[in-house]
Amino acid sequence: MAEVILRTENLKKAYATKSGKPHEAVKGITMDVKKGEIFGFLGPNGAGKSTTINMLTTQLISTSGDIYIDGESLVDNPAKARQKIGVVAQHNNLDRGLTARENLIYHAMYFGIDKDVANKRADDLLEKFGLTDRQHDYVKTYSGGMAQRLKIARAIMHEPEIIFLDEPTTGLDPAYREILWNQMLELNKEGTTIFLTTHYMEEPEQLCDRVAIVDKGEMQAIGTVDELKAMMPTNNIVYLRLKDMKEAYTEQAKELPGIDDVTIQDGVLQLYTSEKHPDLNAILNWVNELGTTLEDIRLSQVSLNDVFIYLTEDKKEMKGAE
Ligand SMILES: Nc1ncnc2c1ncn2[C@@H]1O[C@H](COP(=O)(O)OP(=O)(O)OP(=O)(O)O)[C@@H](O)[C@H]1O
Repeated sequence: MAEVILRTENLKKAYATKSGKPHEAVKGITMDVKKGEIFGFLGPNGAGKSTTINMLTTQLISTSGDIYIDGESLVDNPAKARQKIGVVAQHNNLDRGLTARENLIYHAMYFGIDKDVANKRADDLLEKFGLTDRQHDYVKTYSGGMAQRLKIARAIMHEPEIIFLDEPTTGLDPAYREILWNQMLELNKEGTTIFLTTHYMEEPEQLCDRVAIVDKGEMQAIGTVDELKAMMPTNNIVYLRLKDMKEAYTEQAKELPGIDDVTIQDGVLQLYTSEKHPDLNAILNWVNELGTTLEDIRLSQVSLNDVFIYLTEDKKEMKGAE
């Protein structure tokens, strides 16, 4: 069995509120992350991702439950846990009044790393992240992309076992997202476990060994992308964009041959079907009878994004329709 680098046991966080009734942001999350995995932690806005990642990285104290890093309780010994984890926060928390090199060296000093070793690592990381030429410039002169690279370099200066990335590619252009991902994959190949949150579903679909989907502070599902897809009632979805979309079309479309369920997402009708080759003619005939205009029709296999919608936003609607 693969070794576990991170374990949470019934992890909870309740924030104090003005009304006096605590707000339960995380309601008992239990999960294991294996050594060497790329693990995606996904959920809609307000699901409790940041609250969880802040507890996992010792930035926030949990209300109850425990976290184990490499078998040792983080709650009992946060300083020891910090040696094994690297953190890339969502916001730019670099020291803007220092140069890139100084940011790296001061980080290493905090972790008690020998000066010569720190200088050597800084040389290597600045080179690897394409920052050698600008290493003596103040971070306040850096572009967003350069700052993001430096944040990752800093997070791995003390050679952590696991690195936490909170939406690392948000706001980056697609070309730069790819570069960043290549760097993370290389890190992973060298043995570093990667734990990330992201809003882009195609990233975990392509790159994560396993993903967890959380909603309203609770774990909804955890597994490989294929395992999560297997939780869907069907394998294929026909997407229909009609002019003058009406709620009533949902019920009507459920009567079409081979259609198991129907939802509307962002004005697009989604017809769930287990058939590999659904009867598109029947669908087109039905649209004709409606007397409306077909603006777009597309058939595709269930994606991680569909699973995400099924397990979060649309769950009740689809369950109710069963
Ligand atoms: N400091 C706080 N005090 C009170 N409530 C908070 C605090 N921080 C977060 N919350 C609440 O806890 C819940 C979870 O928030 P959290 O930021 O963890 O979600 P998230 O999944 O990271 O969302 P997003 O994707 O929008 O960043 C939300 O309802 C939020 O309003």
